[in-house]
Amino acid sequence: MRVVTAEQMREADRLAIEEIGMKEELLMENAGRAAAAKIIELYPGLQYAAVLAGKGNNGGDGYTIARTLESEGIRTDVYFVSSDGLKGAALYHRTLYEKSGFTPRQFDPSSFQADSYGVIIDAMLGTGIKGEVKPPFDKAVQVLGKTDTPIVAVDIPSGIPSGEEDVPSSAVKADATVILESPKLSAYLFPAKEYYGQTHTVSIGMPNAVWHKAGNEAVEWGMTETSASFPVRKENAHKGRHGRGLLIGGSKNMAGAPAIAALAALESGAGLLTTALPESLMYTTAPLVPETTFLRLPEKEGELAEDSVSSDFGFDRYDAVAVGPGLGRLKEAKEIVRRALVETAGILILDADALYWLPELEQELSERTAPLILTPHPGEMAHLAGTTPGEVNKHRFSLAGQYARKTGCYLVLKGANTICTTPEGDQAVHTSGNAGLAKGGSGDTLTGILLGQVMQDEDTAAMVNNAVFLHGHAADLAVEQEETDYSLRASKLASYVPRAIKNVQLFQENRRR
Ligand SMILES: NC(=O)C1=CN([C@@H]2O[C@H](COP(=O)(O)OP(=O)(O)OC[C@H]3O[C@@H](n4cnc5c(N)ncnc54)[C@H](O)[C@@H]3O)[C@@H](O)[C@H]2O)[C@@H](O)CC1
Ligand SMILES: [K+]
Repeated sequence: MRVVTAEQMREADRLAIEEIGMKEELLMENAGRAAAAKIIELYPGLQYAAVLAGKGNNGGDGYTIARTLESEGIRTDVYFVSSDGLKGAALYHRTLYEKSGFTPRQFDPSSFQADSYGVIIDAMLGTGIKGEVKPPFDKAVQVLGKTDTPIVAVDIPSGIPSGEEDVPSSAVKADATVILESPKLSAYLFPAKEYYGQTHTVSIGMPNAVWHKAGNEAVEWGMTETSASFPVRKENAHKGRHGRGLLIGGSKNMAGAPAIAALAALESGAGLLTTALPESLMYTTAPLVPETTFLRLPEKEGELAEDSVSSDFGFDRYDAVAVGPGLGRLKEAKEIVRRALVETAGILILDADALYWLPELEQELSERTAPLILTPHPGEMAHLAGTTPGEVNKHRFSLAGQYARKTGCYLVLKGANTICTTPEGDQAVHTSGNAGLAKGGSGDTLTGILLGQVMQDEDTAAMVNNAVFLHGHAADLAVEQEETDYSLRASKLASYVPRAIKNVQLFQENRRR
């Protein structure tokens, strides 16, 4: 699904109107009808609704929704918060509403009876908002903040910006938002996302052709996208053909991390996996992951010894290499990361402590030509980009885009709604996963899944996104089944990866039928 900026949405509207000849009134009719149908679906017994309408096109949608609800037998009052300068399609639809026998009323904060309605529809401000909510809309936002009546926002909760701009001090907090045509970036950014409530995207009949010119900022990557690119394993599969992987990590205080990642790699399709870790960790890892072979690294009391850095890793013999889970920050680790960057001929994944060293390995980073995947959480991203985690979270799309293009890496910016960016700057945002993933070790599982997945097909961008989807979907399945978002441990998460893959394959089969 396409994710857009307000400008791209406006451009799509313009192209649909000017080049294809769709009337703006028609788009608004489609928008209002689709939104009304969704509201009826969400609130099946609805009898009495209110629409709060603004003076732009979002308000225009409101009049269309009211007329449609009325024709479905749902009594609907329209309150215009402002109608100064109402024009174009919005004026047309208000007139249509009036000529259909209804009378909109002026919104009055002191007399509005929010509790008498089954649903309040927020059609005050859409993608045209700029800055803090100004009078008279501020009062209406306050009134909506006090009611228990469910609020459904049209396109975007009033006050919330479409992109990475600051969320104003007050905005409508919706129970649900019916997004028109394509989600805007803020639907995936905190704190804006919390204002949307449940989101439902409806088509307004925008012709596909306009998107070639209008472009899109990102796509939302879910089950549909994953199953479309998920490779079918050949019947004559041989373990060597499905990829050889090398995993490097582990230290005495993070002794379990390589096992978690190794399990996930094997369950995600790695054919042959070698795990390189400080020697003594082999004895605890082998019983947990009997299928991996080992490269035992010289150690001193459970930590990498000085001569570990000259080990024969054979970086050029693997289809993919992952460095990081539980690696620690000794200077030996830095040298291993440096060698991995220079010597890995296949795909290299750097995670966790391996990322810590990257700012000191700028030259190796810039000279690397084979694919590189980085998987920072916001704190690690801040370290990489020389900023703060707060700034990272505010500008997740733009910052990830800049960094990936600058360094030529595939960037997996973790956190709620993980964003994957290709070296060309193409972005995909994910909504699978839940709070159960906010636990130590879940990043190790992701690294393992990535390692297992990227060797399955040459389309690295798709494989990276599929891995992120499988990770989130596994967490969702775990929580649906015997786990909760409190209890989910990373090693358990790995055991749900097979079920996640099975779901993708079932989805694929159903689509083929
Ligand atoms: N062809 C189109 O353009 C379509 C647009 N659609 C709807 O149109 C919306 C965008 O419409 P508009 O661009 O007219 O903009 P909006 O309807 O979002 O709001 C614009 C109005 O809000 C005022 N405003 C801006 N910032 C404000 C603030 N901080 N406080 C108070 N008032 C403020 C502006 O002066 C302007 O009058 C979309 O979100 C969607 O709901 C849909 O009807 C589908 C078709
Ligand atoms: K709105």
